[in-house]
Amino acid sequence: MTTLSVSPPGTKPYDIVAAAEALLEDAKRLAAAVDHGGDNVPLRRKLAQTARTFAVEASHPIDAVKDEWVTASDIAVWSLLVSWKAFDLIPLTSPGYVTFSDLALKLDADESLITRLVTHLIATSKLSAGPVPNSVSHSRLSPLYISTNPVSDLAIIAVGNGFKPFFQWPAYFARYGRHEPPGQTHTPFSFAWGHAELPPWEVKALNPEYSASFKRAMQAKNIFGGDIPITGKSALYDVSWLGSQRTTVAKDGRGARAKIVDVGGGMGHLLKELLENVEGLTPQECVLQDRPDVIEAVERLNDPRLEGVRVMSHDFHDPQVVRGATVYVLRRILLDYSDALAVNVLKQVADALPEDDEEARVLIIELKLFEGISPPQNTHVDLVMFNLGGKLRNEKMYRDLAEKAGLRVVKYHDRAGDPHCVVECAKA
Ligand SMILES: C[S@@+](CC[C@H](N)C(=O)[O-])C[C@H]1O[C@@H](n2cnc3c(N)ncnc32)[C@H](O)[C@@H]1O
Repeated sequence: MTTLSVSPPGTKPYDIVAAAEALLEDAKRLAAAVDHGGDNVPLRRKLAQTARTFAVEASHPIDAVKDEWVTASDIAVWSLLVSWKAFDLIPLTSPGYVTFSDLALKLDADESLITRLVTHLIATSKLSAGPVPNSVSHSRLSPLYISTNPVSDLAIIAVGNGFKPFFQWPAYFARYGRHEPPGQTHTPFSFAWGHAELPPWEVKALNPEYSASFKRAMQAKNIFGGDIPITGKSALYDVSWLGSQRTTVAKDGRGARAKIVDVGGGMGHLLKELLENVEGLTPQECVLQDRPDVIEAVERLNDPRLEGVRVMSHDFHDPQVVRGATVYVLRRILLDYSDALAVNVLKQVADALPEDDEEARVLIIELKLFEGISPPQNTHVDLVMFNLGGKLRNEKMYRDLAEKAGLRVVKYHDRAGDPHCVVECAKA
C-alpha cells in the first residue's frame, strides 16, 4: 500500500493506489452506461465523492486548503451573476456564445469588470470559453443558473440563508456570545440581513424578491428532493392504516372527527398524496392548517384534489384548535426551531391527542441528523438551519424533545442512507 501522508494515530492510512483503481473501475462502468445511451446517477455520485476525497488526499496540504479560497470567489461570482440574470444572456442555441463586450453592454457594466468575473468562472469550469476570442458559452453546469431554472432559486437561497450569515458569524458571536440562538429572533440570518430583532420569515417578507425566490426554491426542493412519502413501499412510515379506521362524529357534533391534521401543511401536498392513495379516507376527515397567507393561497388555488378538506389558519405555537384527531403530522416543521420552541409546538399537538384512542399518534417527519461521521451535505444543512434558529436532530434529540412535550416515542423510523426520519409518538 502506498500512503502519501502520515495518518493520525488510530486511523487507517489512505491507500491512494487502491482509491485510483476504484476510481478507474467506476469511471469505466459509468462510461459504459453512457455509451449504451443510459446513465447511472448513484454511480456518478459515488464516483464524484471518491474523486473529491482523492483530490484532497493527493493534494499537498497547503494546496487543499488554498483550493477552498477559490471556491469562495467562485460562489461570490456566480451568485452576483445570478442576481444580475447574466446567465440568461448567454445563448443556449445558435450562435451559442456572447462576447464579453456584448454581455457588458447588456448588463450596463464595465467590459473590464465582466471580463474578470466571467474569466474566473471559465477557469473554474462553471462557464466555457466561447468559440471566438473574448467570448463565453454555457458549460454543462451553467444552464442551471438561468433564472427560469428552479435550481437558480435554490442557489440564491443557498447564498442568502447560508453564506451571507456564515460570513457574519464572528460579528454575531461577538454580539450574542457563543450560543445557539434560543428563539426566533436574533438569529444569524436576521442579523446578517440587518434586522436582528425580527424572525427570519419577517426579514424575508421585507425582501420580496428573495421571498419569491424562497417560495420557488421550496417548490423546486419538492420536485428535486421528492416529497417525503407517507404511503406505499418507499415510505419510512405508512399512514395508510388511517383508511380502515372507523369514521366517528366530532365531539361538537359537527361532521366527521378529524382523522388527520397536517399542521403547517403548506399547499396540502401531503393530504393530496393521502387522499389519492388511502382507500377509505375522506376529505372531510382531513384538516390542513398553515399561516393565514398560505391558507389564502390554498383557497385561491382551489385545487379539486383538496375539495372537502377542512382548510384553516392556525399558528402551531398556539393551542391546537382541532382536538382529538387520530393523527397530527408535523412534516418539515421542527427543523426550523430551537429546542424550546420545538417542544412548545409539540406540546400543542400532544395536548390535543384524544385520551381514549391508543392508536392516536403525533408524527414528526423530518430530515435527520446522521449519527457518527455524517455526509458533509447533512452537516451543511444543519449549519444553514442554525442560521435560521433551527437544527437537524438525531434519534436521541427527538426523544428528548418528545419527552419534554409529554409524548412517548413509539418508534423512531429510519433506514441506512435515507436522509429522513419519522418519529412516531403517542401520548406519554
Ligand atoms: C418547510 S414548510 C413544510 C410544509 C409541509 N409540512 C410539507 O412538508 O410540505 C413549513 C410550513 O410551515 C408553515 N408555518 C410557518 N410558521 C407557521 C406557524 N407559526 N403556524 C403554522 N404554520 C406555519 C409555513 O407556512 C410552511 O408551509
